[in-house]
Amino acid sequence: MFCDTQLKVNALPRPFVLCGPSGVGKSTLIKKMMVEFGDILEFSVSHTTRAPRTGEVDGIDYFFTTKSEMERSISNGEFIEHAVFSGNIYGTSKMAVEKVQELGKICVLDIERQGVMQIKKTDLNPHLIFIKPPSMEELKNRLISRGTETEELLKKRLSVAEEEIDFGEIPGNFHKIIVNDDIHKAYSELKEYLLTQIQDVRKNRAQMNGC
Ligand SMILES: Nc1ncnc2c1ncn2[C@@H]1O[C@H](COP(=O)(O)OP(=O)(O)OP(=O)(O)O)[C@@H](O)[C@H]1O
Repeated sequence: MFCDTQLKVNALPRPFVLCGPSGVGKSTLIKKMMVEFGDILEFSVSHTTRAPRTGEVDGIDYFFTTKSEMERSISNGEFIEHAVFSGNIYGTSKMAVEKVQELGKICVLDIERQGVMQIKKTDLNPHLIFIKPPSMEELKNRLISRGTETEELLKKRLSVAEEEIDFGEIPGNFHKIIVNDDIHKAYSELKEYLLTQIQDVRKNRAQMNGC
């Protein structure tokens, strides 16, 4: 039987990246994916420079690190994306994605344009999916009805959204573009794309269990 480590290396599940403007429905789609395929999909653990809160476990809730260490890793290109909130740095590292792959799971990432550019430079070979709104008007309505945005933030999000859609439509930037008009239709398109990958992971797991 073919049971060497090469099989494991070749079979590392490819990460699954969702990108699209704020309010387009990425979290909604990811939640549905997690409910249906929770045994195969996993989020990566983020790094943070903030102190752990009571009960938080390093490597489970976050990878807790220092500002200098995180800045060094960021400048070494070890992070797919990072951002500063309330003076603390948060980010997704390549290592965190690899940890999910090593568990034989598909790492699901919801990242912005910069993150997409960055992950493309790695050897993670992700599936890149762009979620597009049916129209700017509908995107605006969703953001308003979600009730999470101030007037100013709404304007900012919508102007960035136009640039993000342009980026999403550039040939070669994504493997698939899904228009989230009807959520059930969008999810079934996403699922159809994901299923081939899930079947491969299941097949590989069965093979590994036989080793
Ligand atoms: N196809 C759809 N039709 C109508 N409403 C939708 C659809 N998909 C998502 N929504 C709603 O639109 C709002 C925004 O969705 P969601 O929060 O999933 O967006 P997001 O892309 O994850 O945004 P962010 O990047 O800001 O986190 C939510 O209130 C959600 O219920």
